[in-house]
Amino acid sequence: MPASFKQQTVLLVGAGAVGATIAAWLAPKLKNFYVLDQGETLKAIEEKGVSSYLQHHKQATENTPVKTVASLKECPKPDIILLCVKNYSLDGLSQAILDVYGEQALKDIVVVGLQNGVENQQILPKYFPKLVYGIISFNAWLDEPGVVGYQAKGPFIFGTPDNSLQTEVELVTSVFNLGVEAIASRHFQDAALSKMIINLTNSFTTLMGLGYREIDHPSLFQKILSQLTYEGVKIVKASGHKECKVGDIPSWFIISASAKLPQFLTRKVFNKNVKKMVVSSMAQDIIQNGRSDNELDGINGYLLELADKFNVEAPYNKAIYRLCRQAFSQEKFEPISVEEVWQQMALNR
Ligand SMILES: NC(=O)C1=CN([C@@H]2O[C@H](COP(=O)(O)OP(=O)(O)OC[C@H]3O[C@@H](n4cnc5c(N)ncnc54)[C@H](OP(=O)(O)O)[C@@H]3O)[C@@H](O)[C@H]2O)C=CC1
Ligand SMILES: CC(C)(CO)C(=O)C(=O)O
Repeated sequence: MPASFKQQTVLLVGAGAVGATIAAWLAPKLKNFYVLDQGETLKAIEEKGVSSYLQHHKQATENTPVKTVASLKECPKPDIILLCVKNYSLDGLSQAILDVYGEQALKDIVVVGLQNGVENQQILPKYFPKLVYGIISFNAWLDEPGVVGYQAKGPFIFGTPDNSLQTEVELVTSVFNLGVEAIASRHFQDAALSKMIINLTNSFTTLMGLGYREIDHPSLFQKILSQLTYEGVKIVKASGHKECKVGDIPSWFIISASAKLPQFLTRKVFNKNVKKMVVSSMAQDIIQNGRSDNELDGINGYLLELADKFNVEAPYNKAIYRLCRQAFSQEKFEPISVEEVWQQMALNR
């Protein structure tokens, strides 16, 4: 274990929403902290650093100077590489890292996958021997390149699916704890799947444009969102995973109550939880950036496969998944009303 966590050379790749928050929190604590991104994002951070603010506190935006590199070769050899890109960028990026450092050097570099879902566990082991995974429990969004808002300052949860590499898990957790709350978990897979249940909502809230248009039908909105997550709880439970606390995401008890009890009893708690959500990472891809790349298959597709495998009925998730697949692949995506989603779900069930 190194004498001081502050001496670690850390390279963060991908200073989008999540990466920019990490840069803002860790760069001031580590002498050798470097950020690699591309295009406008790299230029903005190189010139102006990262500006970050807590939700509802934009007036208290903080600016953090950050060292940038334009290529992997420019960076001094890192002890830790933080991969803060979406799952769909992982293969290309990992191959580039392998090409530059080579297999031998990568035996000494701890690579950290910070993605939603567990698709990264299929991709990253093809390239890296020393892998740690991280769960992000808060929402973060970019107002413009290098300017990031966040719903909460952490926590991050680190671990490995089989509890291997505990020294590396502790190292990464300690480095993060220099600037933001981080937890090393021995129940990483339970935590990752617990978090994925909440990510099931990304699809629907993108389809109906939460944050971009009014919620035209609050009770249908609550019904769909509650059923999506309740089905998620049933799927994850049936697959043998246990509930794990991830930041302040709703408990399985609250999720189940919201799906089963009359809305007049649950609306207050439901609305409080919805208010925490600003723009999901999926909506940032599809609506904010007009991309067709997305994490729908890695999240909704993955949990629906588990549902089939363990014979759990998931009609809401099946319908939303089909609708989103169709809608997100259109050349120009436009969110539709909740009522329209509901009508189309009836046709897709
Ligand atoms: N945003 C959020 O609130 C949350 C996100 N997550 C998860 O965290 C992960 C990261 O999400 P997020 O921060 O939103 O993603 P973003 O898309 O905002 O950021 C990714 C950044 O990486 C850059 N990038 C991609 N490939 C490369 C490459 N080869 N070299 C250099 N830079 C590259 C992208 O550039 P370009 O845009 O040019 O491709 C972009 O700037 C995802 O798995 C997401 O699901 C989890 C919880 C919350
Ligand atoms: C913030 C949150 C929890 C929303 O589902 C998320 O993980 C995301 O945006 O991807």
